[in-house]
Amino acid sequence: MSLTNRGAARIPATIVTGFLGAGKTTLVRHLLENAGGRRIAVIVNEFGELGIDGDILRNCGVPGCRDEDIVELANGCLCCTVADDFLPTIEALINRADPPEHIVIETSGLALPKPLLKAFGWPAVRARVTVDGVLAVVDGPAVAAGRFADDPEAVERQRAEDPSVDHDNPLAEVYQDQLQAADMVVLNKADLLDPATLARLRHDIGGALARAVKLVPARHGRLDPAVLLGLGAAAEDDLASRPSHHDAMNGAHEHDDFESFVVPLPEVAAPEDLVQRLQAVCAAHDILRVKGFAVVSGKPMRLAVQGVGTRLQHAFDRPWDAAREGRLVVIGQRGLDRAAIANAIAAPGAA
Ligand SMILES: Nc1nc2c(ncn2[C@@H]2O[C@H](COP(=O)(O)OP(=O)(O)OP(=O)(O)O)[C@@H](O)[C@H]2O)c(=O)[nH]1
Repeated sequence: MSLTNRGAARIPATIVTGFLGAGKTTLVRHLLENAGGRRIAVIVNEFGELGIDGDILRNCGVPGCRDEDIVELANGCLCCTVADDFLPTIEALINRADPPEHIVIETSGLALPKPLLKAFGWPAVRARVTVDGVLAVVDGPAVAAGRFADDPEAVERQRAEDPSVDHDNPLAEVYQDQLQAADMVVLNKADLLDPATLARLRHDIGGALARAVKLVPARHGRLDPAVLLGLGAAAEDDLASRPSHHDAMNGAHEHDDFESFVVPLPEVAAPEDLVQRLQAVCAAHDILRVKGFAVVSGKPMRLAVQGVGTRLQHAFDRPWDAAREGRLVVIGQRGLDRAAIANAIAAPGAA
């Protein structure tokens, strides 16, 4: 069989990476809504222990998008659970009687893409699937605010003690690994950037990439599937040009720098009460990400709440299907004061 034929027989897979809250789920949802009849299966991985993203995607309401096409790998980070979780999952997908025409893998915001890319070299997967492209979704305003930047003086200080140190900011390392793995960078949340900042980010991010890859600005991940899919990158054959800070460690990375926990959400009289309280808590505790569902008195619908930094969004998304039990996943750098956060969320005024 010629290489071309073998390539044609393989199912294309798109990896969607990007830091916590960059807009990966929003982009994947838009992709599903505009799939134009193409059967897309999604594997979605989350760092927190509640499967919020899978739930959001499963309720996308797109005709033809079936629940079984959304496969959730919650409570972990794909890069660290590749052999145990990812390989069996993708094998099960491709061995279905009606395999998908395209597979989209949304990694957790803290996952390094390279160990996942390596898994596509495993013979059982390689024979059937090719990585069509790695999309890195970037939170434009967060980059502009210096969220992923190092403090050069702090790096120098740390290097004096340990010459192998190259970052003082754990966010920077994850962010850069994700960018360097990309075949396309989606500069998202462009609606929150003025033209000058957008131009600066394009220049800075483009200049920092090891390879020439396309950089596309987006609002709410609204990009035509024709732009995102069909890149034909065969990324599994091209690992060497995707440098990772963890190459020397053979891809190993602990998530010691970050933590996640779940807090109960009390029933609230109005969404605004909860949002104000969460905003105060997120500001006071340097929380990176919150997401979950809340009970609002007298409302049969659950309130989906999510925030990136102190920017919060909420919407009634669908009726509760099980117990009306509000819960929120909180993610941040290690060292969060869990008790204070839980108390402040439970009792107004305690942040
Ligand atoms: N203003 C604005 N908000 C956006 C945009 N894209 C996504 N958001 C919002 O940002 C928040 C995070 O979006 P998600 O799509 O859940 O981000 P994610 O990368 O999947 O998040 P994790 O899975 O937790 O890493 C949500 O409140 C989105 O509505 C955008 O382009 N502009």
